[in-house]
Amino acid sequence: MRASLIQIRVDDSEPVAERRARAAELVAGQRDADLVVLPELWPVGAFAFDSFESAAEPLDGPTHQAMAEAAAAAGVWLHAGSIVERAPDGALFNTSLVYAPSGERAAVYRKIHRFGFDRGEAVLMSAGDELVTVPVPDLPLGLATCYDLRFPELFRGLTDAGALAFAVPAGWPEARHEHWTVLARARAVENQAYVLACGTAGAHADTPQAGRSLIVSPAGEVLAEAAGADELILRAELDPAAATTLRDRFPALKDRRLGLAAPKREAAAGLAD
Ligand SMILES: NC(=O)CCC(=O)C(=O)O
Repeated sequence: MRASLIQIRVDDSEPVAERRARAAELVAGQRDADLVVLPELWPVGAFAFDSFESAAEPLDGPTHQAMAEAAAAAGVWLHAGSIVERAPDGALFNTSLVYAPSGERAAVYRKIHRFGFDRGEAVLMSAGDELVTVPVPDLPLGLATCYDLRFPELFRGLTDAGALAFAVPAGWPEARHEHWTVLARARAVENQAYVLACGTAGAHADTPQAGRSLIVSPAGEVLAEAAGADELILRAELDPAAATTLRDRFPALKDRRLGLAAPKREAAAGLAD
């Protein structure tokens, strides 16, 4: 299975409609791939908080239309990154859209962990609360978005739901690029699953992006990695049997100890003294 990650450039000077058309063209050009991934919030920019309201669109809005057509034109599974979704009640979500090769929408994932603490996405967007996997043939795909990468329990939940690979679109800033790379590899190693981590190129809203998209094998090997934040397409060949073979040969997931008791109160108090 051939995967392509499109590390598209997002900058404030390019109108959203032009970037949407450019993204659709880049996807449509990936006819030799099986699975294509775009980054988080590429229509507007993950840090362009002031534009979230104006860029918000319904699930069936212009990005959906363009991406459904592009997936069908290329005949690929398409993780179209995420959009600022305006729900019918007016709430905003950071929503990922996934398409089957027919162009039919196969999944919607609303980012569960919002980034920003007391500002930005964390206050402007609502949080999703549903784990989502996509039945990509031979390689069930678990969905997560950017900051979600810091929450291993989400990925373990997706693993328990059958994921053999994770798609992680992101708008991860350059300032914390080392975390991005380490966390992507950690999620692959601990879950024995592929990680397809697609970052954003360029800089927007005064936030230089890390780029550095990477594709990690279930054994933690980096199969392909972008050197920086230039716009590019990163490709790798995935073996759909790799995760299950590794899980059979090195069955660490079976050694989990769930439901351990909390430390006794006296022991915890003793430690604090
Ligand atoms: N868009 C994001 O979720 C950014 C996450 C981030 O900057 C971090 O986790 O660090």
